[in-house]
Amino acid sequence: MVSSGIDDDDEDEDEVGFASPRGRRERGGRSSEFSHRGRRGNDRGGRSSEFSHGGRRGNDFDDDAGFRSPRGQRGRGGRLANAPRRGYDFDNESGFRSPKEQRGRGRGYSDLDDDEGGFGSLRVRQGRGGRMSGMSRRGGRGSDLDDSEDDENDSMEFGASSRRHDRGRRGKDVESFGSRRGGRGDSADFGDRWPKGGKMFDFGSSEDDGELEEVDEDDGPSGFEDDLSDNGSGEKDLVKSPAKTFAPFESIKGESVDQEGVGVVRTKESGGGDSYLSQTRFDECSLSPLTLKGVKAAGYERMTAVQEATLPIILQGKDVLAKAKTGTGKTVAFLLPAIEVVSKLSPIDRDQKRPPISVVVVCPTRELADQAAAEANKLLKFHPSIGVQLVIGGTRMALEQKRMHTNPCQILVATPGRLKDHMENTPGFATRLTGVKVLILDEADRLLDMGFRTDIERIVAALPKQRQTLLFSATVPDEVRQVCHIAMKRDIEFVNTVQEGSEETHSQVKQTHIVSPLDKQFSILYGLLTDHISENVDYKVIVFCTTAKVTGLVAELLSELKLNVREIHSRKPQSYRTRIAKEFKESKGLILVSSDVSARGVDYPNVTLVVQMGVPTDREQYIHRLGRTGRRGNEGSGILLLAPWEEYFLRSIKDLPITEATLPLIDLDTKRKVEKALAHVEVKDKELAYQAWLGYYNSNKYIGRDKYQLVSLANEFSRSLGLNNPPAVPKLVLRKMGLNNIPGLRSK
Ligand SMILES: Nc1ncnc2c1ncn2[C@@H]1O[C@H](COP(=O)(O)OP(=O)(O)OP(=O)(O)O)[C@@H](O)[C@H]1O
Repeated sequence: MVSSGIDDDDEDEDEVGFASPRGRRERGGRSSEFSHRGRRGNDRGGRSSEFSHGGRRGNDFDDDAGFRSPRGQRGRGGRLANAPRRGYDFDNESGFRSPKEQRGRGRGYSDLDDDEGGFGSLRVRQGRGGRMSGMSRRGGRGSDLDDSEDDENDSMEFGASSRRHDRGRRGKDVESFGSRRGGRGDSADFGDRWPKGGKMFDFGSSEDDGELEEVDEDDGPSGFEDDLSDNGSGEKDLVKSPAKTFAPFESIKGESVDQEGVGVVRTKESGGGDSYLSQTRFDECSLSPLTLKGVKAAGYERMTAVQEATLPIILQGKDVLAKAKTGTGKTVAFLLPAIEVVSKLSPIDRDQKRPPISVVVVCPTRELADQAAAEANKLLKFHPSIGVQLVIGGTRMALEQKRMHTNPCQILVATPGRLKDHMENTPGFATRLTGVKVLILDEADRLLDMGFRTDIERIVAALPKQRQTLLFSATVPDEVRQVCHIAMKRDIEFVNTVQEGSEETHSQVKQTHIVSPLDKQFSILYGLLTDHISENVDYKVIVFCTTAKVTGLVAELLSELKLNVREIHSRKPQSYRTRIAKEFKESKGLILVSSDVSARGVDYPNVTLVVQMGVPTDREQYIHRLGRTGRRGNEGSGILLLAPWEEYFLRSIKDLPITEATLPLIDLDTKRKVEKALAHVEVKDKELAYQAWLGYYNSNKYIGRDKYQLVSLANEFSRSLGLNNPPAVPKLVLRKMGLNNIPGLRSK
């Protein structure tokens, strides 16, 4: 039984107007030229699209300043972002720290797990086909970031920063304006609330959710260093195949451990594609009959690669760090063995009215937590005495407390902030946590990122040391491996089902990027969408934007253009978000304009196209956003729309099969329509989007380092919105952004 815990107690929904009567959509006559790297030339009646690989690159930011690590950025923002809360000093001019330094810091955090000495070996397994692959060393790519959820505060928002946290509410860390991810440096997230006066300024980090204490996905600038340091040395290695599909994978404990003590295992080249399901059936493994019945009822017969690779190891009780591509069934992979643990507990533990909580699943966003709880519920169909409870921000705590009190709750699915809140404020809750046998961190790299790390450390500290810990994600940067000991034993199994030599994205998802000046981007977006709609009756598109306010603006614009649009971001009340997520899940013929609240984990079936407008916070975020399409082996496409000065980002994804398209031609009719629609967008929304935009790029280490240039680009953005003058920004906000006295900005 699952309690969703999502109530309708949120504030009013300020939905951006959908479907205004204005802005009739007229097609025809538009001629755009897209030639997909020569791969595909569209020639659809009346409209011809041709994409070609342009080679043009004008990266203003690609200078010798090099690629700093996100931490470096944070450092810059040090004044703005208040890192002390995490005990980190990110103010490092050089930005990029050596792994050693990082490790050093990481160790500082390891005290939660101090019963295990040193960095034990990291066993690495290759999931699929038994090849054990190590991590492809992508060196210090910045971790990816999240946002903090929190929309319950209708504060001023200056850019979406999804990583806000509500410290003020509990009277701690009130002064914290730092982004939760101290380390990332990209998004200057100034916290959720002002220490005084209760206003919350969101300075434009990418996401937006600022909910009380939790944080969702959000963005930060890309962390390139890694890619650069990922020299593709192509270290290959000895990986042994499992004897039989379901046999435990051989590990190579201790092999190829790097000087930092973190296992670095190299893999042999292997072919292999992207097949979604393995040959192994669930009934071939040692799941209990009731769990198997649940699996069958859920419609699952054969295992996916990650399920096949991890299940036997997890059932042995080992700590596992698992990496598998997006949409390949990681949720079931960690839930099934967790359910087995609960079902094997003695009846006294299992059946008493308020048994201890045995499994805690932590997810970075509310939507994801909701989804994981729903999946658990499905799988528990034939385990009536095992209950799942969901605790997430944006809902009434009292209701959650009541549900946990009156209903079985052996499995708890939570977002970090709300979980912490219950630990601190729900009587008896901490005691119930002492029964935890399994801790699961979904989107583990996100949760171990600086934005969430303190919360995770506190949560881990409240759990018994004798437990099993499972970390899952589609992306596992080296940094995460280096800090995974925060939550895990030193001796863990790393299961990597992303084959060495294959990309972290799905081969059946076609990826292109378009580089265009800002003043053309709305027209290009409109053209891309109308093209896609005309080609796909059952289209289902997600357009990712950099911040919540920009998301709102784009949704409003597309609605004016008479497209069928919904929007979702952290500035929306949870009840609204839940409703929109459900609608999008079930619908066809719909465009979801989203901040990074939808970037990770959310399983919207049959998404046909993902558009990313503006630079993602980092490589991981790009991969996760793209992963909303091409799930379960389906096909899909992804388009990244960048301004010329954002092209630097392409270097961080240069190993992915993304091709460049030339700038599509925009016909006069489209241009006029978009201009007309823009004229109907509320000026207030444009002003807020401008501020958010400024905040987001200000905290981007590449773009934000030259404030004069930043202001000039922001004003370009303002013009692209049809504004004659850049909007005035509150003085306090400018000061917090470190932008006071920069010529070209107007203050109020
Ligand atoms: N064995 C299976 N057979 C068929 N479908 C499955 C199986 N396991 C999971 N699925 C389905 O695959 C879809 C994707 O699963 P899930 O959302 O867990 O992917 P994921 O790997 O966690 O993705 P992401 O990295 O984006 O979080 C879901 O709709 C789920 O129901």
